[in-house]
Amino acid sequence: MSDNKFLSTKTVSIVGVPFSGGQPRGGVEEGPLRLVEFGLLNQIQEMGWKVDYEGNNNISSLRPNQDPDVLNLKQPKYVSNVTHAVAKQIEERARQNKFVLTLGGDHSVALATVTGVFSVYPNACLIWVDAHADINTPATTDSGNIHGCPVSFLTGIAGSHPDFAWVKPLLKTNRLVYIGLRDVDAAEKKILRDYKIKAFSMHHVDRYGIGNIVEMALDHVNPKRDLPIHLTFDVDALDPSVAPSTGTPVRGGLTFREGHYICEALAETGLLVAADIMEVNPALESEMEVFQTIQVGCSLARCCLGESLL
Ligand SMILES: NC(=[NH2+])NCCC[C@H](N)C(=O)O
Ligand SMILES: [Mn+2]
Ligand SMILES: [Mn+2]
Repeated sequence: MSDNKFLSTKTVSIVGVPFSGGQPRGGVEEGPLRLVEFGLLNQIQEMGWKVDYEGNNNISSLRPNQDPDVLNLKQPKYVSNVTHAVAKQIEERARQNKFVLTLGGDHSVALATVTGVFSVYPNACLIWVDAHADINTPATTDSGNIHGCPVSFLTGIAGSHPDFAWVKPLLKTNRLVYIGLRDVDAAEKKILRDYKIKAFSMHHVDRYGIGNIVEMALDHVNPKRDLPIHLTFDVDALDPSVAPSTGTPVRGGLTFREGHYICEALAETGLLVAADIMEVNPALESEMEVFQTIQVGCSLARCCLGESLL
């Protein structure tokens, strides 16, 4: 049926989350549809997967009339309403033993993907590929943008916030590993140190090479190679020359191959149960650069599903 140790069916549930409320730049809500229009569903079907797709086109109906900042966070009620609803949807799809592929949307949507996936696979591990650590708390965030904070809620580091009481600390800090970091706020660095969270920055990628980095990352979160894996891939982990159309680009990122290698190596384990492709913003940069970013988003997704394995 499937080479995946946790999935009995070779079915992918693609969940589009056209949401930009976790950060200020419009356009990232167009990411999912553009990836789908590019042909992603057919591409994945042609690889032999059954595919179902839910586009979540009613998200703006979850916007409250009033949504003042609470404890420094911007639009907390909107982000909470959307991610809570999507978390239930993702949990349901994962429980049906489907691979869940989530298309963002900004990275606040990881509140939904991680909650949904870890509700079904409590012993899963999370590989967070990003230029940023997204682990600010309401107390440490400078921007107030919730896409910079999801990890602090998912791990319980954030403490309580009235709008996010539904987010349970399902993610243990020793089941989390970062790859690609290069723009981490001072307060986030302190959190990473204090909680001994494993993080491989671009400096480590340069030093050890991406092949070793993925092995070292898995040795940390999945030493026996027997636990389910969730990959959340912020396309700004890639160098801006590879994925230019994203809201917070940072120079010095992963090459095209390094990004794809991560997805391929995780697919190869047969343990990957969910993947997120986040922060594609088709409203930024030129038409050519948008095309390039959409194309790379699609190929990362296909590699997560085993495209490049022989
Ligand atoms: N998902 C992202 N692109 N996050 C960028 C976060 C940037 C910054 N650390 C902040 O808290 O606002
Ligand atoms: Mn991110
Ligand atoms: Mn990022």
